[in-house]
Amino acid sequence: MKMKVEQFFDISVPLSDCTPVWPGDNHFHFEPRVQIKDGAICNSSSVFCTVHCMTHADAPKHYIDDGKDMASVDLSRFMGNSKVREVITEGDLIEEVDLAKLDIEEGDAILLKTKNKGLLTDGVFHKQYVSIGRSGAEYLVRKKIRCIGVDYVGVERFYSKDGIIHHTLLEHEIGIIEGLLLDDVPVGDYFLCALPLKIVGSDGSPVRAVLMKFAGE
Ligand SMILES: Nc1ccccc1C(=O)C[C@H](N)C(=O)O
Repeated sequence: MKMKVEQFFDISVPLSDCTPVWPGDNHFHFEPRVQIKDGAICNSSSVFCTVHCMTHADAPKHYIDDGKDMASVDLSRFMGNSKVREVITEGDLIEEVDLAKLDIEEGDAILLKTKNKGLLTDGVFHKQYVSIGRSGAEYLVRKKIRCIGVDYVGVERFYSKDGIIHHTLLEHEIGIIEGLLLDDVPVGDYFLCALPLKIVGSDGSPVRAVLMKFAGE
């Protein structure tokens, strides 16, 4: 099978020591170790960071102690056909009434563009952002989607005390991808690839998320 990529979007936020992270988490730190300028035959660097830095996936283990870790998640949740859709909310929560206006079907990977536009790239962590509300999460479970992607680093509001949105989604093993840079991506259908690293025991992983459209689609 020959597939020609006609459109390609890198929807990942750059990672550097300046990248904002969830308050209390470890910052991203990149450290060149072995270096050619010091006489070594190559450059080799290390990174240290929260697994929830910027564009990343959540494993069930993020909120469910005996849930699947990143090495065991079903990868089909993080790649394949996906729908980029815009959702206009009055407040900061995406509820069932908002999602019911979209063409959401069983097995979908839904990536939501919201009022969060611009928040991922201005260099600060925002505690106020648009995220999924309780009826919204329950609707997505009823619809049996396979993945939800959001355009800020929280699928759930910052001030949540019970993690109910994560629990609702992760108990049904719905893939969660957060921090998707959708600002310049037109609403449409795309092939998504946002694979997490196979980190044993991990509750999350940074992903390199891309969207593609193939010729003839
Ligand atoms: N790192 C954390 C530490 C404490 C509490 C939450 C987080 C989160 O990562 C929440 C998140 N970004 C999420 O919505 O999945």
